[in-house]
Amino acid sequence: MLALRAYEAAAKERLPRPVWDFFAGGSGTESMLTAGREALDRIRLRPRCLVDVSHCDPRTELLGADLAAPLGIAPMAYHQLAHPEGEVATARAAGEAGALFTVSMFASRTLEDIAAAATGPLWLQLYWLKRRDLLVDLIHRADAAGFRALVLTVDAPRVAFRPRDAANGFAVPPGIRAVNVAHDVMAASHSGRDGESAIARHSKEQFDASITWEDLAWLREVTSLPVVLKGVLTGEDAELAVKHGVSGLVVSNHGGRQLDFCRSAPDALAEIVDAVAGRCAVVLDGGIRHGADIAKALCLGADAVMVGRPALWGLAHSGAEGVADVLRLLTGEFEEVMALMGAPTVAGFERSGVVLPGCAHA
Ligand SMILES: Cc1cc2nc3c(=O)[nH]c(=O)nc-3n(C[C@H](O)[C@H](O)[C@H](O)COP(=O)(O)O)c2cc1C
Ligand SMILES: CC(C)CC(=O)C(=O)O
Repeated sequence: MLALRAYEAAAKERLPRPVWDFFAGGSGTESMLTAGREALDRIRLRPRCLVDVSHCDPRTELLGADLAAPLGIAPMAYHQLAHPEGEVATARAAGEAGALFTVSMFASRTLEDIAAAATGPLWLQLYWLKRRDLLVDLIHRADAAGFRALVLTVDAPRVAFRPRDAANGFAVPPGIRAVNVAHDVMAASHSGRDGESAIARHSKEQFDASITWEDLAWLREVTSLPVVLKGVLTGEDAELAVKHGVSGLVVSNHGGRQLDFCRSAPDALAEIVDAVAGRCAVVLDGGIRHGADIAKALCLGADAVMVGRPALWGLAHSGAEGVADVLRLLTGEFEEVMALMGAPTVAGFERSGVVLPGCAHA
């Protein structure tokens, strides 16, 4: 396997069609599946020459955690859809590769089993459930298991309409469950009404769509773990996030699965970095498929990136080994871009390292 796209093709071949569609699909017209990728492709690198790149060091630190490269795995539900070992295999692979792993609250393995397999940093992602007692329980378990931060996803007051899942009547197959949340608030393993996946229906029933900035104070009261907001796409919200004491932001459009016809995450990144002005960490996700994408994100001011689907492709192909290889490929490509860009350290990536579409020198 020489590039991520080989894992994509292999995963597509292996996975049952409805599972592939759940992984690959987007919301609405699916316009955002390509938009993020196109935005990254439009950004071009501006290399500097005659810099000593005899030793390039991709290591970095993110919210106190040492990483082998500015790279992590984005939260994704139900890894057992890709491989029987599920998130335990992903955690092992992330640890091996020195990458961050953000575990979805809808993980299919317990937080404790995942933590036992992990040798690298773990963050826990949360949707704000109406049942706050369940959130508190999860947060305390995560803290006890050694998770280092909470990631509150703020772009999904409900799961958006996703045509592929609706057409397939998608439901998580029996035997795979969101084992960290109580039975009565799990997505049913049957799709119910026509035209709505079990996951979309579940979110409308269980997610609290009424929360506002004021509710973050409650979250900060129940935990001392750093809070990261995922799905922020404007400078205004980045400013509010900092004012409300968050430790980090994930600039993301949820892999094209939430608001259709939205600005893409790479297009929003510079505005958010400027608004934050170093007051909290900034991570980019969506469409990261090559080491050069990591370099572009760093030039625009991100501290790190996360990959979503590529981790599931590796997992579907060959479990932990496949995920570790996906992470190794990306890190290897990034290290080469460092050398060819004349940026031997992560701190060496600056705004002047990219040409943005529409700029005078483009
Ligand atoms: C199958 C799948 C499940 C996902 N589940 C979650 C989730 O549980 N929580 C969340 O915040 N984001 C979830 N996401 C969004 C990812 O965290 C991430 O934003 C997105 O996948 C990044 O884009 P990429 O897949 O192009 O790398 C999911 C994405 C996919 C593809
Ligand atoms: C189970 C879903 C709520 C997970 C999700 O966020 C997604 O599918 O994008």
